[in-house]
Amino acid sequence: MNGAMSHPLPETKPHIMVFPYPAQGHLLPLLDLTHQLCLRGFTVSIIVTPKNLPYLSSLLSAHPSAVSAITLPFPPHPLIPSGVENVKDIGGHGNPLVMASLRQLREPVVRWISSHPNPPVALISDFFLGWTKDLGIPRFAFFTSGAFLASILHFVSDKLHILQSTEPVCLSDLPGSPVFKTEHLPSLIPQSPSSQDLESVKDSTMNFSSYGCIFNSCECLEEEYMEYVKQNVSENRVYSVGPLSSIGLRKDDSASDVDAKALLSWLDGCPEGSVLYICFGSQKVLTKEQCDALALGLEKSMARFVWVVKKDPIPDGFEDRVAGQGMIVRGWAPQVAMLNHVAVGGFLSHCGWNSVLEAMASGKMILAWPMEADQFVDARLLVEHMGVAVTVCDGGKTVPDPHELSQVIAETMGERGREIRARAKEMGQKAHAATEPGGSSTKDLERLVKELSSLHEDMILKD
Ligand SMILES: O=c1ccn([C@@H]2O[C@H](COP(=O)(O)OP(=O)(O)O[C@H]3O[C@H](CO)[C@@H](O)[C@H](O)[C@H]3O)[C@@H](O)[C@H]2O)c(=O)[nH]1
Repeated sequence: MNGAMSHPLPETKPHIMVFPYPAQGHLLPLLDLTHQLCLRGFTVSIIVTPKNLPYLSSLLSAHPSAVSAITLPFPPHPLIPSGVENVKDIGGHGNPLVMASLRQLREPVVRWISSHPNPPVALISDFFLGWTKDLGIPRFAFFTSGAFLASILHFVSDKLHILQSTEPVCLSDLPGSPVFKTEHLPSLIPQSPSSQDLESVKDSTMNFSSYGCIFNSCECLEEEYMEYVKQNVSENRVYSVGPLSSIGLRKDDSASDVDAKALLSWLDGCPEGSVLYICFGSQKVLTKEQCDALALGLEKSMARFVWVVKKDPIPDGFEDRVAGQGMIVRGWAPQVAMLNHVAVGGFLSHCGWNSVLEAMASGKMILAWPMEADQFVDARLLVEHMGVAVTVCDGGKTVPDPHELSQVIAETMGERGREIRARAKEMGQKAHAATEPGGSSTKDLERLVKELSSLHEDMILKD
């Protein structure tokens, strides 16, 4: 155990343990939930590894006496480069490796729990950490993807043989019996499983059988799949508490490392709904061919845009050519603030679940380019079920046709996109209402708080 750990927690307040998965799309929403629990009087111990500790700084400064970090060394793995402790530094293909590595934390975590004078009454851990179900305290699985995705994982987990077929798979048990190409099923479901992948599948089966399941989602986005989940999780302990970005710590987007003021003031000068915001999450880097095609498509579309990049190779001279039309932003953009800006009319996205929720919460339509993981499932929900998105490209290695791309961008950002934008706005109002007082997510959050408090009371009575 590390010297940074301490046990300063008062005896009277309910104490819970939080174990996030080290990827930005997983870590940030769980910290947003933790913030809400601290506001309701809980004390929280959060498990992190040293390189992920800085991401806790806003939470630690917002709740200095309620939150403490349990900093454990990142267990080494032969295929993870030394110093890498977060999926953003290795890419989505690194997930099975990081999951395997973190399984080695079982002993130190169990030791920490059993040696604590006021041990946590419950654990809230990411759905990528299914093995934490058996640490000796009630575990709530925290899903950073939606109920549609969780339903698919649940349905397929004991039928991996159906994936061997090259034919599309019909998920017959699920509402609407959706049909998916096997390559569009969540990457957590391996097509030709290695033993490591099978461990991940085993982990994932531990989620629905945990004490409870918490979703960063809300009823209005995927009611029928939420219902399916409830039917398959014991005792109706399913809590849909999102979109957490609307009630989280990042409202001011202080983690942004770009010149947010300059960016927002550029947006201030653009007409309402005229700007396409482009960002592919925290893990994906486009290839040169993909960047060339997207750049050309944007230029020809004449649409205003803000394109957020990490290490993506932007074509030489592009920024000069589009000066006035668009901006390239390098680094960590204040995404939530940008999506909420009135000048932004659409979001070209890979359909990572957080981006989906943030777009819905701000009432913005999506131009979908799903690439991997749950993104094809998320895009299906947006395009076919909600009608708030159009697909513009498909696949992590696909290079879009720049001419077709420019046409779809020009059309959807223009007159032809009017209906989709109206539906997205309507969905935005519903998603926003969910986290307001009396909204479905607020009620579920209160129900969760009640459940955690009763676990605390049970523990006091036992002592
Ligand atoms: O410059 C940036 C880039 C990202 N973000 C934020 O980072 C998060 C990114 O999350 P998401 O949109 O879900 O994308 P990924 O980082 O790719 O997330 C991974 O994890 C998600 C949750 O499980 C999955 O849905 C995705 O498919 C998977 O790739 C969002 O909150 C964004 O607002 C920023 O604030 N600024």
